[in-house]
Amino acid sequence: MDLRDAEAERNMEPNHSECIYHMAVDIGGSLTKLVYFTKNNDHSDDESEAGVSCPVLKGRLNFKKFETSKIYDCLEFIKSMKLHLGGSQQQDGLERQITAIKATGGGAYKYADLFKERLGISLKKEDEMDCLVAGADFLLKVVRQEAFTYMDDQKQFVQIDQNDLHPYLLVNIGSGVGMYKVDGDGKFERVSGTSIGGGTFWGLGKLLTKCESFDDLLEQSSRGNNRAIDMLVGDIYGGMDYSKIGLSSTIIASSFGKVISDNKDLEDYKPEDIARSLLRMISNNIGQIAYLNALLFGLKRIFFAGFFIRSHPFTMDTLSAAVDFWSKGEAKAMFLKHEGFLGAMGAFMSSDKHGLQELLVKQQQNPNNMLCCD
Ligand SMILES: Nc1ncnc2c1ncn2[C@@H]1O[C@H](COP(=O)(O)OP(=O)(O)OP(=O)(O)O)[C@@H](O)[C@H]1O
Ligand SMILES: CC(C)(CO)[C@@H](O)C(=O)NCCC(=O)O
Repeated sequence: MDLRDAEAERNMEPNHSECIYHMAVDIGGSLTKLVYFTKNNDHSDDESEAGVSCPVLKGRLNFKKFETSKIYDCLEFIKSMKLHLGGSQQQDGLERQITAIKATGGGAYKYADLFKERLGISLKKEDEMDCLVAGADFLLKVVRQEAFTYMDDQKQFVQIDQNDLHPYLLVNIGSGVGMYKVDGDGKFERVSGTSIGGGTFWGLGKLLTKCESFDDLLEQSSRGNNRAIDMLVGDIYGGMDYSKIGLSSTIIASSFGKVISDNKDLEDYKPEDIARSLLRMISNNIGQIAYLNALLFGLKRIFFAGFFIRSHPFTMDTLSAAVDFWSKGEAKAMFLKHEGFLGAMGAFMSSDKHGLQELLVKQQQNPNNMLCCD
């Protein structure tokens, strides 16, 4: 963009007084996430995921996701809910075209023209890392039962002391994986990342199992047995443990390694077994990299987020077991209820017009004011 274009774009930016920031989007490589606020007397959206009631603001935060490849579904949803016309946010009850909303993720750049053409909305871009961390901090401090541990099929909520939240490692497992060392309010550093993430699971899973959707792939994985695909320590050691280095016979020695000696074609394997091995391979790998970063930076708490997790018991168990195994029980894996909505939440908060910062301050004065999910 040359300077004249930049100037023209600035001139097209809406006047701030016209903007009503009651919704924000995070448009990622795989999924588009929408956060929007509705007043208590609004027609409620039953399909919203883990909505949060805000008594102080007399309303509710709603969360919704769409596949980015079907971004038109998101635009249609905004239209059907009249979110681009302000919903019931207008004091006088009249509908008025919203001119700008906060947006983050790569799609805030990629789809800016589409939002403008279809909804008449400009996307005011916020950095995805800033939003992610701000969203995590906000949810962890303000929403009751946001954080939990998950091990051996046991979910346990973690009481977060807001004054003792930092430092922590935030591992966001989206299409790719980003790892952030969070030291304080707005103080963080991206310390690592890997391209072997949720997109890899979904992409390879699609190729190898002919699954119809992500949910189908996850469902298959919950029925599968990875022993049919993975080479275990016992397969190499004739059923015995390799006790000298603490490897029991049931530990995976080589993901997908059993396939080498099987002399079978793809069709000969059960799709659910492939899905299970794939999920285990990717979760183990992320758990291990996360632990190594926690070790490198002396962090005891690791929060896993991103929609790869999907509150899936086996995924959470695998991530927790990897952290537990590598740290010898020293570090803890934790998860967030609003796992994939951190970036969208942070974008929503980046405009302080809706009083959420104020709420946070109030909440800090009185822990009984924590927000509840419905
Ligand atoms: N319904 C779904 N459809 C597609 N993917 C899903 C679904 N539910 C969960 N996923 C998983 O979540 C991942 C996307 O997670 P998330 O929305 O947190 O990341 P993203 O913002 O799209 O990615 P990035 O930040 O890398 O651009 C997918 O790659 C897939 O593994
Ligand atoms: C490119 C982003 C930041 C887009 O959200 C994400 O997909 C990611 O962190 N990928 C991993 C890239 C890497 O660190 O190897």
